Amino acid sequence: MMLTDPSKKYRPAYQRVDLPDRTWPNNTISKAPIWMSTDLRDGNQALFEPMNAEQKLRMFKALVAIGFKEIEVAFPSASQTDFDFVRGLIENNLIPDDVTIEVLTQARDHLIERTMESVRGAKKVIVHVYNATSPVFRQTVFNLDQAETKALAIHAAKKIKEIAARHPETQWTFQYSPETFTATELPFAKEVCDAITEVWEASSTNKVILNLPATVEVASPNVYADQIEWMHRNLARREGVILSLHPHNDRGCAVAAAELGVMAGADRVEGCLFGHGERTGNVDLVTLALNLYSQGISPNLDFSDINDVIRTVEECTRLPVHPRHPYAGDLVFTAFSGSHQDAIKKGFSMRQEGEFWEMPYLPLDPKDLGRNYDAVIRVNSQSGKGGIAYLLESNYGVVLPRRLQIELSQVVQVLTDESGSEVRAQDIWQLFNQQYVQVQQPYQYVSYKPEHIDENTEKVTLVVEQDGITQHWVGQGNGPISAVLNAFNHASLPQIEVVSYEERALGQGASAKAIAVIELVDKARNVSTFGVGIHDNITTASVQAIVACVNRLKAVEQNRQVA
Ligand SMILES: CC(=O)SCCNC(=O)CCNC(=O)[C@H](O)C(C)(C)COP(=O)(O)OP(=O)(O)OC[C@H]1O[C@@H](n2cnc3c(N)ncnc32)[C@H](O)[C@@H]1OP(=O)(O)O
Ligand SMILES: CC(C)C(=O)C(=O)O
Ligand SMILES: [Mg+2]
Repeated sequence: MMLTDPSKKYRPAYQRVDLPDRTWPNNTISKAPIWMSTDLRDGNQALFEPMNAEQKLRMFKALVAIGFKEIEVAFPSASQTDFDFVRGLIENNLIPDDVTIEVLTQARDHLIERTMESVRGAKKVIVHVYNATSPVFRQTVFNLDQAETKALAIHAAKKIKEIAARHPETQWTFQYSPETFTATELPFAKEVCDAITEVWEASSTNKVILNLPATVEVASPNVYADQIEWMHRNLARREGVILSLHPHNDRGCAVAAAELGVMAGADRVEGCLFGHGERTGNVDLVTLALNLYSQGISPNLDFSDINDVIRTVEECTRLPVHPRHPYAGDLVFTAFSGSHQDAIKKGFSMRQEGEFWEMPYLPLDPKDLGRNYDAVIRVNSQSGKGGIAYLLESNYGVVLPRRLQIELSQVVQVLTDESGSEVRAQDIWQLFNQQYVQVQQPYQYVSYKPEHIDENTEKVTLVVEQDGITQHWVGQGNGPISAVLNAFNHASLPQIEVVSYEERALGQGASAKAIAVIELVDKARNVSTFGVGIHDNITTASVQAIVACVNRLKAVEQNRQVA
């Protein structure tokens, strides 16, 4: 039996755009477009359960708070809920003066009438009418030819104009969408749009919105950009047109399509928060806005408390925001892998307040979205010393010397490999204490007594317990550290020497403690390791660090003997 290739069932659903002198690739976006949120319409029509009145109102208020000035609030002829919602907004005076509500209708008389009825008494309204114009829709859905399709749109445009004229108390803006624009022949899309702007008498003082939807995304975003630039250049009455984009995300390129469409001459973008909407969704306005933000361009939308926006959207739509959603997901500012953590840690330590945000792996400062740095670095088996050191530093104020970071990361790695899961900062802190601070075998620190002999000589009596027996060891040196080492040398490890020593404050103010980190080498056995002491008193911390370190050297020696 011959296998057929399923891909042969398909062919491109758009027509080639002949635009060799396209200009959009050389353009950059220098300001935010006009935003229109269709969360309450396109977003709402694509939910398992459309929002109820309370949820719609909550979402409306959230959109207003974010800063949207144009909000498509309903498809009023679709349901009593939608109709009543629009009435409620108007009658309860809930629409701020600088916000224009928008309503959508099919190009059918009775639906237009019901839609116009729903907005009676509103101060400012965008009435949005659509009909599909592409060949497949003309043939399959409407059974109309091009002339009839155009006539349907003109009829609806006239009807809307006529009803609006009877209500001069409302400031009207008219919007037309040739639905399935991206699959429509461009000359025909222009013909219909031009006919509509003629009916609505579009001019620089009477702007009409022409919205060119990628109802289904059928091509790569450069094709959409070509289509938009072609319309932008060829539309009649362009000065009277607000050119609008409405990308969907079927190919996963809606954000790119919107950005290239704006570069190609569009003035306005319609979409939804977090990309809600039919099928794969409308273009995600959060990503678009924050993409601008990260280029130094204000989007004029406020996402400074992104968690609150997420909560509202999740509760109203009952759909979760994905943890990897650009800018908003729980994991998008988190680095697990070692080299990323290393780079971020270095970035944070070099960064001065007031400088440009040029941070490895973090395109945006989480603080600008109301998040803190807690989630930036998380540790699992993919992590390295940088992440571990970062967690200790940011959570416990402990700055470790580089070689100790390397040592500790090997200890943590054993833990993460064994468990296969994430370790939290407190787990690492506990492990660090067990391995480097509370090391009490074979010698358990009890006390030390310093005695000043002369300017260059300190004497110390170190008291330790070994196998239940208290030992008093005396040593001398030019300071407490060398005196304690000398005491040990008398006891059992004649060749230990200091490789490095660091002391720092841990915490601030009266409750600050001292942390001493010492690296000792046992020359006879050619091993070195670290020990750490933490105490209110810095000398005690140093002595405890030496005892811990000697114990660790002993452990290494024993392990070698066993091996
Ligand atoms: C791409 C988009 O997102 S467009 C917006 C889509 N959103 C919605 O549809 C949500 C709200 N819609 C609804 O609730 C319903 O469709 C209603 C209440 C508006 C209308 O319902 P109904 O009248 O029962 O019919 P239905 O929606 O099935 O409409 C199909 C008819 O309308 C015609 N039609 C569909 N769209 C349009 C349009 N934009 N303009 C004119 N006629 C249209 C179809 O050709 C079909 O006609 P036919 O019955 O003669 O074959
Ligand atoms: C109504 C139109 C603009 C629409 O939602 C679409 O084409 O996707
Ligand atoms: Mg849509």
